[in-house]
Amino acid sequence: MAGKASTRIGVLALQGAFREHRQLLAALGAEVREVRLPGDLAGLDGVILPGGESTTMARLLTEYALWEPLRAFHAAGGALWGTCAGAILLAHSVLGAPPQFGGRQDSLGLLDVTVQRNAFGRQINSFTDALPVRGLDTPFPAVFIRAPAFVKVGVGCTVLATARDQAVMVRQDRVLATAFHPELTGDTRLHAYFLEDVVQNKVVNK
Ligand SMILES: NC(=O)CC[C@H](N)C(=O)O
Repeated sequence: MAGKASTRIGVLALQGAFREHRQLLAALGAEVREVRLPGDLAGLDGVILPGGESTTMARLLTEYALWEPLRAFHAAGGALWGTCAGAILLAHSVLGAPPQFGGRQDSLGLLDVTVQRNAFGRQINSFTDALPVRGLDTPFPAVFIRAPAFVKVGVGCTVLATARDQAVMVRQDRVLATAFHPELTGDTRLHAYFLEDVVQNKVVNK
């Protein structure tokens, strides 16, 4: 397939589960680069913001001066995919920020959702679900680790999966967000979806 082998994807590598994303993207033939500095974004078609700890990642985005370059990357047509903590970073508003942050935390504001951190309760911090995802023939093995949920979804967003009555996968044009970790099971279907549909900005079938 033309384009696929030459698709250049960056994985934000400040903290969290970025190596697993690298491996799956490379297995699909994408050219992968770790992103730590604004200059690392040059020439990329898409960027993945991995899971980890969103408060720590937000602090590092400030330290490495990456907030505005990431917004500019999106404005210039770049695709973004946030997984778990990365999805929190993409949201317009974040609920459940720690009290020492005054209950609020910074986000990129590129996805018209309100995200609730740790939405699935303390007692069930982690679980795996055979998750039906729109567009996939069989359920996706989704790993939820202290996962957020998209509790308000704007009209421009399409919900692609729900778990326990909560939206857990949402797309708005070139921005994709999953509350779970799609990089931990070796299933490449969502990475393929990012490369083939989101990066190419193919329309979501309503
Ligand atoms: N697995 C994860 O990325 C967890 C996200 C974490 N609970 C946060 O709010 O940042």
